[in-house]
Amino acid sequence: MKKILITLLFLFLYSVGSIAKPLDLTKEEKGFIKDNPVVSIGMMPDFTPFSYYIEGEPVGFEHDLLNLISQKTGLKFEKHIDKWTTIYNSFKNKEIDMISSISYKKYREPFTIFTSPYYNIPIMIFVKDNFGEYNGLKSLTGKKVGVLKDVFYIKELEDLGSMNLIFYDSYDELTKDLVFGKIDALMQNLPNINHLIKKNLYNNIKLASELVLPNTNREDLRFGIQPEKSLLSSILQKSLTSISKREIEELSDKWIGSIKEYPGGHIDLNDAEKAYINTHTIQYCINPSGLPFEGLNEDGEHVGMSSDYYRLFEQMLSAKFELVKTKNWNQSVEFIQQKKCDMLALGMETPERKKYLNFTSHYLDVPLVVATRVDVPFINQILDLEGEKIGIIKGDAFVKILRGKYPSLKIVEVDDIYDGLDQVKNGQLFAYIDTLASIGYEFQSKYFGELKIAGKISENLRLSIAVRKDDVTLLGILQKVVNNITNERHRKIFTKWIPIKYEQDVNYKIVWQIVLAIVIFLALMIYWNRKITKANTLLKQAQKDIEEKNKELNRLALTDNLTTLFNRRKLEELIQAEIDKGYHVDNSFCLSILDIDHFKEVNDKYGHQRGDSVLVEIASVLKDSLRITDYVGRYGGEEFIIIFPESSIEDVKLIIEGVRLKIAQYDFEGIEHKTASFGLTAFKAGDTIEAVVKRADNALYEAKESGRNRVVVN
Ligand SMILES: Nc1nc2c(ncn2[C@@H]2O[C@H](COP(=O)(O)OP(=O)(O)OP(=O)(O)O)[C@@H](O)[C@H]2O)c(=O)[nH]1
Repeated sequence: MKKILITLLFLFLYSVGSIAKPLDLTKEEKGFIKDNPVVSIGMMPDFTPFSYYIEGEPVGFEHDLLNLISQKTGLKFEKHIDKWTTIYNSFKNKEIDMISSISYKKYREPFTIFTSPYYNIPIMIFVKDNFGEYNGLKSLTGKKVGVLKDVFYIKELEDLGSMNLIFYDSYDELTKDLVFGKIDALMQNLPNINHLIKKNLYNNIKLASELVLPNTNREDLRFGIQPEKSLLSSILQKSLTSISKREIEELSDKWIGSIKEYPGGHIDLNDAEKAYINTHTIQYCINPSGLPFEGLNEDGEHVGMSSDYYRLFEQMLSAKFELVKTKNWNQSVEFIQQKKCDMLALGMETPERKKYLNFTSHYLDVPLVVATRVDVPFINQILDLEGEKIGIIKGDAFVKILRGKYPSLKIVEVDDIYDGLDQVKNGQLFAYIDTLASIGYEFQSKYFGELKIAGKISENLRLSIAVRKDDVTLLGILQKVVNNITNERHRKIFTKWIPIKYEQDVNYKIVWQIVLAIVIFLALMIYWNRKITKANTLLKQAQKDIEEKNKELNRLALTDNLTTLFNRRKLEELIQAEIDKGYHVDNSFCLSILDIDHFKEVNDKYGHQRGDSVLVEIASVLKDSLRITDYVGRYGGEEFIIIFPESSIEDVKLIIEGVRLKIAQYDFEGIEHKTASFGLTAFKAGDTIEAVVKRADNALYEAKESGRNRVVVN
């Protein structure tokens, strides 16, 4: 419980400390905001990370701070972004209401009201990572220490008199010289060096300590306000005071960050190599239009993956590299042949090039893809392109490789990637082959919806550092570099230049295409499945109907319409089946034919229809009087046949006698009693249908002849 209370108390005190204090403005101050909602402010364009540009947008700690103030007060800031001297003069000439990033100086008081500082920039001492232990300023005694010219703490440093101060014009040069070991330490403000380290991926310098001098304070950053605008200055001061510690910490975390120690990544060079590095500026050529691998930006500066690799080489070797500009890749290849440059950071090893270049082992392995118009089917293998015009950059190692390997391909050399892709777009070329990264990079801004990546070819582009053949020392140095570039470092450079946007644009496009294809495929499958299932159900139903119809047909084919007894055809089948059983004499089947006596009279007296109904009634008497195993059918007209399977003639005779009596006693409504005559016979070995029926018929004839209404056995 005690613990919980202490924790709650701690949280309470912490939150009190970090909660923003309310902004308590006077009536006059509120009136000022109402009358002057827009305030003009001078800010710097390159004061990283406080006020600078990212992709044309002004950003930084101070911009976010002004946003906070706007939220609290409702003031809007009209930003005049220009270099320090310009905004400082504008402020002094009262052309703008206020200025940011101003440090307190007594001489500025007549024309400035200062707010309290919103940031105090610490000055830091950085050393090379192999400096050894740093124990305060005495560790710098006799060492070369780089500082910016005219920096405000110079006097105090000079007064110490212990270190060898080297003066620089720019932060960039100062930092580079420490990285390359020209000086032992440097002093710089923290955010600035942090930015440079991050930008240049320097990894062989480390933070030693903050510079603390008795008479030098940290550089204070404040807002300066025109003295006539005292209400504005009090509003700003109140706003700054109301900003919580936590809000300021968040801003610092976002823009200034925490300094980290950068681990070294050094290479052991032998004396000859060290001498080479110290005496040479290494001249290099690039492909000026090969982004994201390498290229020149609008200002003609080297950018792309290889620019980061060169920076890394500089860092790892403490060597200086210098770009020799060329118009295109072809010219770069010519230049290195003419010894106008010493190396290419990204070159593919080919037998042709090996005549005048040495190559380190390869350190980049990138897939090659085929770009086509969107209406072209996907390409599974390079031979799908047979007979079609395919563009590849002139002088590219792949021109020779593909020509040698696939002579049937029509390879057309194009000037550069833009030429290649434009020709595909215009239909002059069927396809263009280049790396996935290069094509993807161009697809970000151009050709969207017009071109697509139609497939990958099995060959990969393997890139090494290519060095002039006569420069063996440089090759040895650079092979050591390649051996020492960590995967992490490769990954960092790769992910920096293969932008996420590209991943999204290209991969998502492909992913969406695949997803769409799958969805369409599944939809079609479902549609067809449903259709097939439906068709199957219908088919089954139809089959069932047919079966029933067939059964019905069968039944109809085998039964007599009027009496629903078996018909003659069925009777003959049944007789044959009995014959086929192969009865022995003592266990045979019997057959009887019966004929209604004087049936003609019924028709004549009562009509044919009544005759029919008499036939139906006699049929039902027959059915009712016989055993379940016996068969009865209408043989024709008023004649019926009864089959008695596995029966003796004696038994059957008794049954027939019973049937005869039943018929004779049957009351036909409206007409006199009727009788029937029966001929009966038993199966004899060798009997055919005709034979057995004939014998029964003869017996029937006898029955008729001998007076009717009787049973005669034959
Ligand atoms: N109503 C009706 N009469 C039928 C049918 N088939 C045959 N007949 C009649 O049955 C009669 C058979 O007559 P006959 O063979 O001369 O002999 P009968 O009158 O039965 O006299 P018997 O000599 O005793 O056979 C004929 O008049 C036929 O028209 C039938 O399906 N319906």
